[in-house]
Amino acid sequence: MTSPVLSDPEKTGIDRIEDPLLNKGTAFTPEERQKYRLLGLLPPHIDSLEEQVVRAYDAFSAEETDLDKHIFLRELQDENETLFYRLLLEHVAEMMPIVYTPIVGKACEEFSHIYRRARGVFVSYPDRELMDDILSHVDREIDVIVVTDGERILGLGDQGAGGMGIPIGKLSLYSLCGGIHPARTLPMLLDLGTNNAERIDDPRYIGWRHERIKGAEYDNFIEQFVEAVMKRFPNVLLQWEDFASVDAERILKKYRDRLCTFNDDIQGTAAVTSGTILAAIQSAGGKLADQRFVMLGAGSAGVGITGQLVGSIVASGKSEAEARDMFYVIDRNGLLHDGRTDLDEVLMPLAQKQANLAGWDCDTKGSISFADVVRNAKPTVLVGATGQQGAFTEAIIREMASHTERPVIFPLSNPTSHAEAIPADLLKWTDGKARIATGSPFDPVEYNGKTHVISQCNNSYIFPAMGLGILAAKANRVTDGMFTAAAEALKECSPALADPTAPLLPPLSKIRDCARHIGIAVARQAQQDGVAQTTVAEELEKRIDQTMWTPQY
Ligand SMILES: O=C([O-])CC(=O)C(=O)O
Ligand SMILES: [Mg+2]
Repeated sequence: MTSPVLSDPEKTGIDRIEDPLLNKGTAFTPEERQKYRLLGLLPPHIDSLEEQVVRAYDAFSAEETDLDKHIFLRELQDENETLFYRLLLEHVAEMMPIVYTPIVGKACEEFSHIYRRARGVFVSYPDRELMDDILSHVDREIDVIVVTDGERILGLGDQGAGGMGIPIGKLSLYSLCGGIHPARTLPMLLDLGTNNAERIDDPRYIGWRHERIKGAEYDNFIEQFVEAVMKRFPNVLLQWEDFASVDAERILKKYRDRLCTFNDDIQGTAAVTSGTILAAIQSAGGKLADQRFVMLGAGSAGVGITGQLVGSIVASGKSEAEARDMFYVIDRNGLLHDGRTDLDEVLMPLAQKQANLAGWDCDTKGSISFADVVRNAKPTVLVGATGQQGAFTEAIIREMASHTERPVIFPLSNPTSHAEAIPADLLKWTDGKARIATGSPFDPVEYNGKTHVISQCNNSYIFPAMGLGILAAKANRVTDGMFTAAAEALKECSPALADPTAPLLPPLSKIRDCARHIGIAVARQAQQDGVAQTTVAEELEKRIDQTMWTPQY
């Protein structure tokens, strides 16, 4: 597509070189060097983009640690976005874990130490009355904002203003995987303080040194923020990322009918997980309606995944009550059931009926433990979204495998150090039978002479594609149906449907094709749900292709 870059097209001299959206570095042609007054400001040799990619890759490879590699890529992004994205595109499997999960987690923890240059917008609590001013400093039109308050960064908890690494990383994937032009994206950090003592006590901390603002003041701040965003960018897609789960749920409920918005940790995680589970079940010849699901963890991810799967089961013909009976959701106090008095309105619908538990043989008194649930419910699908390393123990996994031929096991917590189990152990404990997908990337595992490629069941398969579909359809709301369509379309991309021994998800090198396929399904659903401003179905594929940007000069 033609570039929608809104930076001044007539910028000249060093200003042009210093604008990462306009800079071509050594690839400026002789004519451009004349036209933009660049003569002498660049070395005489003129590179092609391909040559620049080779040089950048050499420099990337020379960096020793993954964090250094992350810093290198972030600096390149701030110098020359076209080159940055072209390099990522050519080395996607190697570089995605560096710009995104899991290394972006380290980058958030270290954000105040590795800070180099401004990117995105910070709104801090003391500046809350100045939000309109702050947003007026963005000199371009924006299609997608990713915003966090930094309170629950991946499985790493409160990182305060260092959480900015996440919106930056997520939006890089919008451009890399979904082809959204980088000039049209805006990372934002709402700085409401931090309760992370290590950050506050760090003399280098770049955020507001204050304990977190909560309660009505927090909600008022969010309201002011949403109003300011809607005023400055009325058609923007606003993605909420890595908020504490209670806030995430409340905010989503409050705003989803007011603007075009979704929460990635609830809805994106839910769609990618259910799409991958659907692929695992179908590739093993099973039926969705015959499964029993155990969800370990009842935070935003556990709640969202359960809701999404219930939706798919209902769509396949069961009643909602029948569908809910198939789920056993566990939080830190054990199985959620309707005899518990500590469940809020979000968790109560996920509670099992005590009547269904009659005859269960439990080791624990009072609460019903994870081990009790697995022994009695005999799950066919086990999902971990706890943030707790090692929560899937050998005994529990062996128990599960003794009841089911193809156990589907997804340790989703990230970064890598927080995974509920590592794939090599899961294959060992299930005698190679487990169908595994993880939240963070893992290397392939050799087991009994067979290589198992481990799919990364990560939101990155969904959110860039959602953005693409939403922009192409000019949707003004994000419906549940659009996520169900995304999950179904992701399933259709699974290599395992044609070959049951193949990985559950397409390789990262195919993620753009997959995003295109999902984007079309999402856009079509937006039209069906009456939230799209475009109505001609035949035009959608064309619009998707026009929306997808490819990094080239
Ligand atoms: O970023 C990821 O890899 C997935 C995600 O949204 C989270 O864990 O919060
Ligand atoms: Mg997240």
